[in-house]
Amino acid sequence: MKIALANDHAGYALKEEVRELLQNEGHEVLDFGTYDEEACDLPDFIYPASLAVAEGKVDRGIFIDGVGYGSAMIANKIYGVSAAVCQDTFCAELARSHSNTNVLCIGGKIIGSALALEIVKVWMNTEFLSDIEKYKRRVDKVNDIAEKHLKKL
Ligand SMILES: O=C(CO)[C@H](O)[C@H](O)COP(=O)(O)O
Repeated sequence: MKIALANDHAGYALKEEVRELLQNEGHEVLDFGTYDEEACDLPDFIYPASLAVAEGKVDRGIFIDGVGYGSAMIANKIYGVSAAVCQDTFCAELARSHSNTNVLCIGGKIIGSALALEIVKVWMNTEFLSDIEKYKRRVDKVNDIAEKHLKKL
């Protein structure tokens, strides 16, 4: 898959590890920055990466900041993006299998890199259970809300 990575200063170190994992597993990475640990403003990097997901320039996004929720707040404002913050592998599995998210947000300051990389692996390798009616129905309802309230690109 083609994956957009984006991060702020607090997520930079973990982003580098996630990039290595993804590339080792054969994925193509598009890195939207930031590219070091100098303090920056998260929206400057998460917004363009979210647009790349929404416009189909990448298959999915993985966004990393200090705790994860700032990235998810930004990403979920964009039509076509569905982002979850995950702090464990169970959450990562359901974020794909039940909720069909296309963006994973993780906090580089709250989980160790070994767990973070497990979360990435599970999220990358779990399919949406679209043939289970209740999950499809719920995701359709979320998408209906986006249709009503988010601006289409
Ligand atoms: O976790 C975050 C947002 O969800 C940010 O990484 C965090 O707010 C950055 O804070 P600071 O500029 O004090 O390092």
